Amino acid sequence: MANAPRTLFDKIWAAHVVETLPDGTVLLYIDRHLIHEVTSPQAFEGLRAAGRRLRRPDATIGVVDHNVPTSADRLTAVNEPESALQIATLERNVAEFDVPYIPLADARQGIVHVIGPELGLSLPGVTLVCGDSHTSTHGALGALAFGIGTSEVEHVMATQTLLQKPAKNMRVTVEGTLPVGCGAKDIVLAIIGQIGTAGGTGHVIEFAGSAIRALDMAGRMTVCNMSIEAGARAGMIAPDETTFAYVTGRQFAPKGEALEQAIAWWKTLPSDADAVFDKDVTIDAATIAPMVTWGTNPEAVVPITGTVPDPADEPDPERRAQLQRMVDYMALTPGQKLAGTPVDVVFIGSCTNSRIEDIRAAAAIARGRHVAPGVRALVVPGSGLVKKQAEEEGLDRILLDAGFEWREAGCSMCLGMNPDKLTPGQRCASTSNRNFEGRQGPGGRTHLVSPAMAAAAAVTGRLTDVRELAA
Ligand SMILES: CC(C)[C@H](C(=O)O)[C@@H](O)C(=O)O
Ligand code: SF4
Repeated sequence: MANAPRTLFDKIWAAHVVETLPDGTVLLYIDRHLIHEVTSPQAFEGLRAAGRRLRRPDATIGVVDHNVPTSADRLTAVNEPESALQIATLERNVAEFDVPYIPLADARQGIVHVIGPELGLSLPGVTLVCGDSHTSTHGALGALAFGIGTSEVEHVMATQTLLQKPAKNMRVTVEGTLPVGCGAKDIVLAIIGQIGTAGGTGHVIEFAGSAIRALDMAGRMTVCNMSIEAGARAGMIAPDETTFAYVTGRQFAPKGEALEQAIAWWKTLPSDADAVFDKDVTIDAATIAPMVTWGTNPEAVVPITGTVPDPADEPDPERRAQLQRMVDYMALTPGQKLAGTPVDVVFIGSCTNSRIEDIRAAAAIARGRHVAPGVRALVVPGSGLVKKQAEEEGLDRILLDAGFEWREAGCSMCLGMNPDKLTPGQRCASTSNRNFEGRQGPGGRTHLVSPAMAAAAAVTGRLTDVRELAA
């Protein structure tokens, strides 16, 4: 009998099954484990209590990103006590358990989801986990990558395996050519706007179609990063020549003959032509516009040419109340045009949009312009290596001359766990991935946008259709 057609997910899954239990739960082998300061302390504590060591410290690597300040003096300045404790705890744990670690002073330090691919730790065909929901980012390389909880972090540390129930397959196909002024962020916001924050629940989403294949690796990471915001277990994109070129030469990637052998296997991974998906969605890229969220979840999104919806138009009372709460929290008026809404802060960074391509896109808009009076605009590279490259390209000068802050790598204003926070009532155009109440600081109001749209908001002081500036 011929083998049944399989998806990319099916193939990677099957290659990592150690054992299948009678109820269908699988013991899955994990190739790569990334750890950071927020979700690892209890896991190490558990190992210590049980007298265990890591099964494969060599397959593990630690970095600090969430709590770190992004100011130039961060190696010497006194940090907030809680953050300082989490950072010191990770440093003590990696030393005690012999886990490779990238310290704050290392040029390669950065957001865990930026440095994984950048250093060649995230590869096609691997299973990769991290105690962090945006681990879906690494699926852009054609990996099965997903976030896990702290008790699972401990399980992976101890056994290099994880108990998992199989996921369903979903395919989101984006066909055609993206309009000028739009990028990967607009694609993924448009997808979430269409399928909703629960659209991917129980599924691993494979992003496919000509518009996805046309994306560079940074764009693919942006799309996969936010698959978790669509409720999916993971997001992934089939590896292709773009992927192989990206991986080649990276620090921890295979080299020479090992790379050739790896590529030969990676080429077998894309979903079979006749593979069946449990759920299939298609989007025409030509219909996508620069997107902006107006509410407090990523599904509450419209094109920048759009308006704030009127809760009164919503027949379902529960949903109506939810929309009303969003409009109130965001201090917007139903029917109001999004374009022209004044912003106080602009944040360009996070594991969604802090790679060199994102910084180039922001600098292209900032060049020869200036941040509007009264607006604070931060650019936070995703890693020390991104920062270095941007400086080699002169992007820091363009941004500094335009009045942007140019900061050190970290999660920064993506979430309120470090000194970069919104103050109550501040409105922010942000390239990050979450916009719930207080995400960027208590009382802060977040509008999720692309890097180009964020830069446009910075220089005009309001939410602006970037196509008007590019023209
Ligand atoms: C702190 C961490 C557990 C969290 C996550 O899992 O995503 C954070 O990275 C976030 O983006 O909210
Ligand atoms: S940048 Fe934001 S989304 Fe990404 S890992 Fe850090 S806090 Fe989470």
